[in-house]
Amino acid sequence: MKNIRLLWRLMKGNRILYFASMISMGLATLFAIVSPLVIRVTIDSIIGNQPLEVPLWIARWIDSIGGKEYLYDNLWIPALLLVAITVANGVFLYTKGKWSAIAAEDIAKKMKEELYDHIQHQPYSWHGKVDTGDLIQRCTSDVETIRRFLAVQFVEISRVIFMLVFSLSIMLVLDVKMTLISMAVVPLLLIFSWVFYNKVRKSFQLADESEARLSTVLQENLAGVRIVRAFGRQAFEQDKFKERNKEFRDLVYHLVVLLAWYWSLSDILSLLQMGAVLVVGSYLAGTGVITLGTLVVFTTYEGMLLWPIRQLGRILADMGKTMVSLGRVKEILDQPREDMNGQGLTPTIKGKIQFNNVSFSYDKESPILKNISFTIEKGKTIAVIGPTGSGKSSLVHLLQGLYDYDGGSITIDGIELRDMNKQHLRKNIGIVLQEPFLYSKTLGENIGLAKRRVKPAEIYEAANVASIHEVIESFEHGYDTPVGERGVTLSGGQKQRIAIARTIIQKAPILIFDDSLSAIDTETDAAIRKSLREKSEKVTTIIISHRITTIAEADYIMALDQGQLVQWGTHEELMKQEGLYRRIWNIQNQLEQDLDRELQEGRV
Ligand SMILES: Nc1ncnc2c1ncn2[C@@H]1O[C@H](COP(=O)(O)OP(=O)(O)OP(=O)(O)O)[C@@H](O)[C@H]1O
Repeated sequence: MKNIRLLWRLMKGNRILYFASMISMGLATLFAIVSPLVIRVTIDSIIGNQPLEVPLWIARWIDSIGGKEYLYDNLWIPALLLVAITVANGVFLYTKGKWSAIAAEDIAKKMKEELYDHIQHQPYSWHGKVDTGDLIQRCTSDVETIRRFLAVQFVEISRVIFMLVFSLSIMLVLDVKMTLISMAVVPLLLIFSWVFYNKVRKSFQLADESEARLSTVLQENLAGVRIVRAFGRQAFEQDKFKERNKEFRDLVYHLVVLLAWYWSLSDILSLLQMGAVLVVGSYLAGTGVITLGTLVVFTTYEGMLLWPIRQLGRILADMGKTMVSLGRVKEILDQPREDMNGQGLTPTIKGKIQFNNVSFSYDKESPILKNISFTIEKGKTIAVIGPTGSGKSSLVHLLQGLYDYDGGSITIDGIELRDMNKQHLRKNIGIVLQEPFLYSKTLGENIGLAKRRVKPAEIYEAANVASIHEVIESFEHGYDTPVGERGVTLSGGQKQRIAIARTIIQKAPILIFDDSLSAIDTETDAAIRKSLREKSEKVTTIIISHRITTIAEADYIMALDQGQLVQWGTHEELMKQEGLYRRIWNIQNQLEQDLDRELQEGRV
């Protein structure tokens, strides 16, 4: 029922078109129903000698042109009438198809837009949980299933209803006994299709879920192709794909078998029904109980009726599939949105950050950050150091408002983070990730991404600060060089520098480098930080890094270990203390000295 409500809502703006389409369907059915009646009158009353059984206005018209005899001499008139009726039927079938298709396309478009918009506004934590393959399937195949249903089958249901109402009322007037015989299997066919519909719904859902699993395997494999190659996992991945593919094939096969059973059994039922009408009808016509024309009407109606009733099974099956798809779409639309544009403060951010006794866990069970407290004054640079898994990135996630903290308080310029508008917050925090994502656009477009109406000069300046300008200029098409499949393949360090340039353009008062200088050599790293300091003195900067030379230059250093802040101070202060920082410094220094010695001795 909730799915139907969703469908009704989605149909908004197209309901009139659908209504018009149904009226067309009704008119087309009416014309289809009328043509056997014209044949009946022609056989029984014009060629035969039965009295004319037509509405008064038609009888008057026939009289005015010269009566039955005139029509007998001019049989082309009823023939032309039949052609005209068929043309009218065709015209209305056309408008029905056209209007329902336009409406369905529009609904599908709106649905995709709504889904896309909703996905864009989901919290980061939701994206971490969902399966990308499944999500893509919901936005493509499920929407397509709904579109197909709306374009074709939705209006077909009205055809069955119109057909039943029109033909039944005429048949009952013509002969009650024959009507009962003609309708004998109809309830059976309806029950049969209903049972089938329920059975098939589950199978369709299983097949859909299996298809989603298949696309996930494919998607993961393509996204992680380097890992697959590097670890020689091709055979394993192939087996996994084969297994999922087989599972999908088996489920579809099961569906096909079910469908084949349905169609053959309903074929048998329908043919038995047609046979019964022919046998009984011929006997009754032979004994003069019904006229030849009436027999023609019954056999034609039977053919017309059984087809849509059997189609009803198909429509119901598709309706089952559509309901499943609607449910899957609804699951996404029902997810509460992250309130990006809603309430929340939008202060001018200067950049003083305070953590006060902050604790956080992803699952509300195992704590990832424990009682973290520190203050970063506006414009200062702090470096975060700590073993892998110590919670460095999680700290940044909290600052960006991607997750909510469990306890304590985080403030920026004294304002609680929770009370701030998330979109505003993220606009004011520029972040560069370790593995930045570059779009399939040109290098220039990738850099200018974060700002509307960005000037080329700004792009060049940002690229200069990020020490990537010369590299870009060395490409044949410079800033117009596309990235990706048909463009350049950049090194990890070059990608990081493009991402740094992209973040600089944002001119945010807070900058975060989440291990994003890792693939850049020490000298370029130092050059970038130097120009950053010159360009953006007042920017509060947080640098997560494993490189001790980068960290040492920060105003303050924070050492995290197992979610706890274990050290805080300047390089000089921390070097005087026994602890994590000095240990890491010593190890990295020792390594560098060894390397220098080996270089001097010419061993490297
Ligand atoms: N989305 C998530 N859901 C659940 N747990 C997570 C999630 N992200 C990280 N974790 C867990 O939180 C802990 C801290 O991870 P985090 O990424 O913050 O560490 P890190 O110090 O940045 O590590 P690294 O230096 O390796 O990047 C880890 O134990 C990790 O397994």
